[in-house]
Amino acid sequence: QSAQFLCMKEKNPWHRPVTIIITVIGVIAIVALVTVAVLQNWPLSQKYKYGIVLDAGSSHTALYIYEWPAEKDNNTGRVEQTHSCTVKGPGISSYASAPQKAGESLTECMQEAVHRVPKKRHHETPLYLGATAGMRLLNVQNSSASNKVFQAVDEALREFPFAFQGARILSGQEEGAFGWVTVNYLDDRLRQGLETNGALDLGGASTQISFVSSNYDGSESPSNSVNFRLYGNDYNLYTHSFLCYGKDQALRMTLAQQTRSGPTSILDPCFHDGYSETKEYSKLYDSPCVSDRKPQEAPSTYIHTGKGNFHQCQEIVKSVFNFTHCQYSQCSFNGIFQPHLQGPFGAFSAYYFVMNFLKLTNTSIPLEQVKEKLAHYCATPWTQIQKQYPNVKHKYLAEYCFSGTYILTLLTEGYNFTSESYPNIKFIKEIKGSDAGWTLGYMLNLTNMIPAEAPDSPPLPHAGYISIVTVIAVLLFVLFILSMRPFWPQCSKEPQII
Ligand SMILES: O=c1[nH]cnc2c1ncn2[C@@H]1O[C@H](COP(=O)(O)OP(=O)(O)O)[C@@H](O)[C@H]1O
Ligand SMILES: [Ca+2]
Repeated sequence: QSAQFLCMKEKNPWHRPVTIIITVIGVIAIVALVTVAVLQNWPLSQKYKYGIVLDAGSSHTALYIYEWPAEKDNNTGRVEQTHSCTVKGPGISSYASAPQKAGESLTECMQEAVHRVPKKRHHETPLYLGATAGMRLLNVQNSSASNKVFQAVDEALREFPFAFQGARILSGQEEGAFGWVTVNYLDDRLRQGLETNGALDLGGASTQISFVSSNYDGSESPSNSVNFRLYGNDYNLYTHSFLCYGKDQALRMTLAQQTRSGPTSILDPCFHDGYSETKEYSKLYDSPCVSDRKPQEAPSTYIHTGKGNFHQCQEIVKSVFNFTHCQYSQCSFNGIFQPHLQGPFGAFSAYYFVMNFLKLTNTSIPLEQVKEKLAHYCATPWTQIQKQYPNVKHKYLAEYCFSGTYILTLLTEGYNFTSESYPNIKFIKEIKGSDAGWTLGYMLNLTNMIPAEAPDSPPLPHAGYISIVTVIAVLLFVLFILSMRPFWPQCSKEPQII
């Protein structure tokens, strides 16, 4: 005789056709529910849109390609820089005497853009060119030449398959304000309504300062005020662009200062000891920033020699700022109103290039120590500097002592940063992979990509929505299994003797 489980002899209720059909339908329903939940938004977010901005600066032109998820362009979608290209040669304002070449210079980077942007998106991809202080100066100096440059650039850009939206000069106000928008957009400060960062942009021909100050409502010096309503928050921005105070034009001004009497040589404390180069008067004074100071009588050239002295250099740099008159409650320089500095600042473009080269981007180093380090660098003989940096472009290398001195002087004497507020500055090149600069803010504005009001967002984020649907589906399944309990096999614990 053998012991057996009686129930093993009964027919398994799971094998009843009704149960099988109900189970299969239940499982299919659950799988379908979860699949629909997952796929609801997914396929759309995989597609991207593109925008291209050309930054026609005074020293060079750069092309930026931006990308964002196709169905989110009006609210929360993040716009990111996916590619940048530096145009070979000088800025477009340097082609005043051969405008055609300004257009031609852009083709290489434009062809790169044609390959980078998916072909089916070409026709809907907006393309902008914004020119800054180099073209502002050319426009002052010779407006017909600047028009010809724009015409040539226009014609060249129309040849490409993108939706060309035109080439124009940005006002200094726009340049400053869009730089501020870029920095705060990339830091995700606007959408979240967080306190904003100020923006400091140093170019070759102009420099911009933009920040929100709680004691500035735009009533004092309204020309420095820009109002934005972004994601439901109002911003009253102070911004100013100083034409001629980019580092290349500022250098010209210090050289003009030193060649007032038309000498055959100058001993410049902003250049290294041992540096010596013959330069032309006509080239030095060929800019509206200095043209009115050209000496009456001067030889055609002067010998530019260095003596590497930071403190003397700083004195010369200070002399290009005018602190004598201010018709407002307070001024930065040249009689320009500036409210009290407030909040953290991001300093980019040439601020970053120069301070990064000098290894001075760490602003937690006390300002006094930064000055000492720079003084030591300036005092290093030119032969030693050249040996130490054989691969650095000659023009940049020769000018870093001046550029560093100019930056510290502009920040402290010009904008009134102190040893206490200096650590509020961060020298940055990019934020989360996108370059800091006016281009992104410019495109976001022209494509209406930052809404004035906070977008209505679904109550749950996508991931939360999927999780909840999945949990409910699993619960339903468990409930279903439990509800089948009457049909479960009933076994008696005790083996029965048959
Ligand atoms: O690697 C570098 N080292 C030093 N300076 C640089 C470097 N790259 C760019 N720059 C400088 O940054 C500045 C960029 O100015 P930009 O061409 O944007 O003029 P803009 O904004 O006044 O129109 C120029 O003075 C240029 O020489
Ligand atoms: Ca610039």
